[in-house]
Amino acid sequence: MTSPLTQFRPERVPATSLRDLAAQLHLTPAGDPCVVDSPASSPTSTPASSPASTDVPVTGVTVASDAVVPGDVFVGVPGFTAHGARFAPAAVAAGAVAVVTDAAGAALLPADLGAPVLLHDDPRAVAGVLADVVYGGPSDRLTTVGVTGTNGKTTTTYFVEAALRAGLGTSALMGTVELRIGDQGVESPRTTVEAPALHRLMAVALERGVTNLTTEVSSHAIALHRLAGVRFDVVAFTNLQRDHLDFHGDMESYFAVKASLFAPGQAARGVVVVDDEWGRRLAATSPIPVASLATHLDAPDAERADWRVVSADIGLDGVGSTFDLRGPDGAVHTAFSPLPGLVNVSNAATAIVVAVSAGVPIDVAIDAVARVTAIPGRMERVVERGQGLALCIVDYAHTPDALVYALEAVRPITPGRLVLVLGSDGDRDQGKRPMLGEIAARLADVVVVTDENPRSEVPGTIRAAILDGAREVRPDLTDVVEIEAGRAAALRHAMDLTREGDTVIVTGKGHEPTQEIAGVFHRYNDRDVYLEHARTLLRDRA
Ligand SMILES: CC(=O)N[C@H]1[C@@H](OP(=O)(O)OP(=O)(O)OC[C@H]2O[C@@H](n3ccc(=O)[nH]c3=O)[C@H](O)[C@@H]2O)O[C@H](CO)[C@@H](O)[C@@H]1O[C@H](C)C(=O)N[C@@H](C)C(=O)N[C@H](CCC(=O)O)C(=O)O
Ligand SMILES: Nc1ncnc2c1ncn2[C@@H]1O[C@H](COP(=O)(O)OP(=O)(O)OP(=O)(O)O)[C@@H](O)[C@H]1O
Repeated sequence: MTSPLTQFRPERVPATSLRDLAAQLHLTPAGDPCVVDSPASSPTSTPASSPASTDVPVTGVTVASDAVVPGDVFVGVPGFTAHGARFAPAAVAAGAVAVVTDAAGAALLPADLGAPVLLHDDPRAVAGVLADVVYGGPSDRLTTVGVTGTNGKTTTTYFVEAALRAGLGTSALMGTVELRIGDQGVESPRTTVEAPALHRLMAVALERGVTNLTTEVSSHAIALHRLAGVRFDVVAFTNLQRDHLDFHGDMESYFAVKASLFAPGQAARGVVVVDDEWGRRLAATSPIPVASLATHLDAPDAERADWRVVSADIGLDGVGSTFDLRGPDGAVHTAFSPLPGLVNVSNAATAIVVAVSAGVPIDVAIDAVARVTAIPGRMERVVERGQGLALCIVDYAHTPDALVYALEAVRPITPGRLVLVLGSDGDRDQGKRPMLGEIAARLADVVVVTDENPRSEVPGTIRAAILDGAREVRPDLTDVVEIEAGRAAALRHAMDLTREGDTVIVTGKGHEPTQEIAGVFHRYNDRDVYLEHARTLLRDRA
């Protein structure tokens, strides 16, 4: 499937000579023993193609053969499932003018590839650096912000983007929900795109008069070098909570990956939320200058933070919260989070401090954040309370901590019963499933257990693990319902149970436009189901 990303290609890229690129990035022509300067780069075979020393003009970089346009260098990376070099013939057929890969990749290339081959020990790492050079160092010509952390990235980036747009002009935003340049947005293939795509998007942004870019930075992206060659003005860390242990192994490794974003050459300065021990560690050890921010009123050592939320009124109308933020100079600024719950006070405060660090006047940042309207799938109010209908919210919480925060945010705005619909992802961290079930049974009044993205797993097995957790709190599963007929049926069931004073919250999928079941992506969105069933209920009750 061709990614929506392919729509974004810069129109004018001055050609860079392949020979210059090779010299600058220490790429060694395959099969030319005279110029091999790194032992690990030694080719095991000599893919004969056009001579390795051939010079060609390069106008693009990609790691995906189906995204190649004429003039690109195709980087064949060693993947988890295949070596990208296997797709070099397809890339060359599509117009790739050269291939960069490692020795193992070179060994896979056919003799008649028809394009020069250059070697590097770590093709993933060099792909971004290549793209930075070929696309003219776009991150240096934009004000760039990267936001990392387990939870709050999407929300915080929307807040930051609003503040940068207000203070610095036309903006670009990249993350889990969308890729947006100025007014043009497309569905995002992932939280952080591949490095060449990121540099390419920045080059397009510059052509369109954009002055600033805010991107979410996932831990996968850092580990897989998707930020290579990007020099951020400001990076931010929101928090670290249990997630992605299937990929990182343990929390220490997960933290080390996140912390590596805070490195000279990668970012000039940082903003670190010090509410959890991980943030405090990062602030204490960061090799780049950071501003610390305490957003929980009772965070240890909060008074030592550079910035601090000193009071917060979470508001009971379910819309947002007013809070006071004290800056390093002691001045206290009153600000507003337009989304409910204390976590969004944290996200709004982070965004304000990030924007200030990026050069936006604080009053402009505060005003812009206060005006942000709904963020898709983040505490999104889809059906308002009234006409006999409950308040219906979609939220992306899919980690234990996020689920606690989401339920705690919704409880005060729920005069009646709090009904939670949840599942958990297949082929991902299995340990969190009973934890989610336990939290659900402890903090919601009614729990409807359903499917999220079962992927290759048997859906009933995932639900059973959630129910096991729920049993720890409610041994006889009182008011805990398992719905086997699919997520839409579960949502409808939850809405059928409710009255006007109740709240339904469905967690886990947020904005996602598809549901992945047994390798097939079905079009599905929680929001659409809510709206359709609300119409049915209103009609039936009329
Ligand atoms: C675990 C992970 O991150 N995997 C990434 C990894 O895949 P891989 O190594 O398995 O790739 P592969 O299929 O072996 O292919 C190797 C190379 O051949 C290329 N190829 C492959 C097939 C083809 O026809 N032509 C072609 O050129 C691929 O583009 C790739 O460069 O390298 C690929 C590109 O180089 C990524 O697309 C892929 O992300 C996959 C799609 C993915 O789902 N990643 C998720 C886990 C992810 O990154 N998630 C985070 C957010 C996490 C969160 O916070 O929830 C994100 O940033 O989105
Ligand atoms: N600062 C925060 N701390 C803890 N939980 C949060 C925070 N902000 C949001 N959440 C919860 O986490 C969920 C995900 O929020 P958001 O999408 O902003 O984070 P994210 O980091 O982008 O997540 P992901 O990487 O999974 O896309 C929200 O729906 C909310 O329930």
